[in-house]
Amino acid sequence: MTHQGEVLLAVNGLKTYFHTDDGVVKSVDGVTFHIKKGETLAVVGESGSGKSVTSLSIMRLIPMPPGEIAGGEILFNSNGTEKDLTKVSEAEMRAIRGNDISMIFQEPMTSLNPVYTVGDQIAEAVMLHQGKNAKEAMQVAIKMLEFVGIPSPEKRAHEYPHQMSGGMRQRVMIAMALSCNPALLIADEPTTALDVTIQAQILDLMRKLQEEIGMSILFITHNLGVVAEMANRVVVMYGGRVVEEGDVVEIFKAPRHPYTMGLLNSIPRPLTEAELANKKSMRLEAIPGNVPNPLNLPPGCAFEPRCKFALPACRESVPPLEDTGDGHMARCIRWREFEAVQGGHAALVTQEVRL
Ligand SMILES: Nc1ncnc2c1ncn2[C@@H]1O[C@H](COP(=O)(O)OP(=O)(O)OP(=O)(O)O)[C@@H](O)[C@H]1O
Repeated sequence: MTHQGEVLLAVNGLKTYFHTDDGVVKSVDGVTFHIKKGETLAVVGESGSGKSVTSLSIMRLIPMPPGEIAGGEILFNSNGTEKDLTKVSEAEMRAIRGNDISMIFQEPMTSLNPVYTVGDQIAEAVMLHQGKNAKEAMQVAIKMLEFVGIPSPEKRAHEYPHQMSGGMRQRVMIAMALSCNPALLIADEPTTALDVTIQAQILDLMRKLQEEIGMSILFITHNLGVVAEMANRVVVMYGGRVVEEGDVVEIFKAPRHPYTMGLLNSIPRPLTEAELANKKSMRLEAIPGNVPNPLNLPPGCAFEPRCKFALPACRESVPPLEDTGDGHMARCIRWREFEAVQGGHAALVTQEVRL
């Protein structure tokens, strides 16, 4: 695969397992991807596909036990020095977490402390990681609140999280995450809990801040609409494995994995004039079935039980992740056939591929 631009983070063959009473849950099973400097990589997949466990593994926030990094490496390029985050000491990891890699979550209240004002919380992070005194840190906090578009930042800095709306709290969390100028921001479903107009504002803000700061973003989402808005490249996960990876435009135009095709077909789109004239309503094609039980993954392709293109061979062994050209990768033995039905995802998924 060609890497244009410098690689900031390379996850190679990562395996994160949980040892439970019922057996070993292979939440992340041999995941490989990389993020270049300044780019946004989206990791997409249904609930349970292993997205959050992947991001928590990068942050080394997996509870151990029951969790375990059972294999692979997470190479992070910190100011020219490559470090394997699965191996660095806890003290070094704490320093990386505050300074080089920040994370924002779906629910700001899980990261914000209800008993401190938002200004104090950002200032605290700045003091801890940048060695500034309380007064200087509060100035940085106010500047950051302004930076993320909070009106009257001097006044709002003295408010508590509960005095703010969900959208404002999400802005505060972004301000806190960016206050130390991270090289990588991990955003785990940061807008899912917000209503759509606020969601659009937050996505817009993140894009703008990224342009100004030049950081890389790892954007975790189950929403391909958000992927199209935000990302340069996308990794599609299913059952703890990468099933497709590539440039966003390329994957939207010509997906090579039936799971990606199903996800794409579940995005609502405006009706065409002809459809409106025929009073046709939009029909979204849901992917039948559910994500597999991670304790009991099928021996072959994990998507096979839900796949309308499945062949007997798909049940035999896990298909390899193959390069389909231009760094686009797919884990499907039939990817070559899907090339023939290129031309937009909606057309693709409503056509049966003929052998
Ligand atoms: N502490 C844990 N103990 C046991 N299993 C776990 C633990 N944490 C996660 N898992 C399992 O790992 C799998 C992947 O979970 P993960 O949270 O990464 O999925 P996800 O794709 O992020 O889903 P969501 O969108 O719902 O967050 C799931 O089957 C989950 O049950």
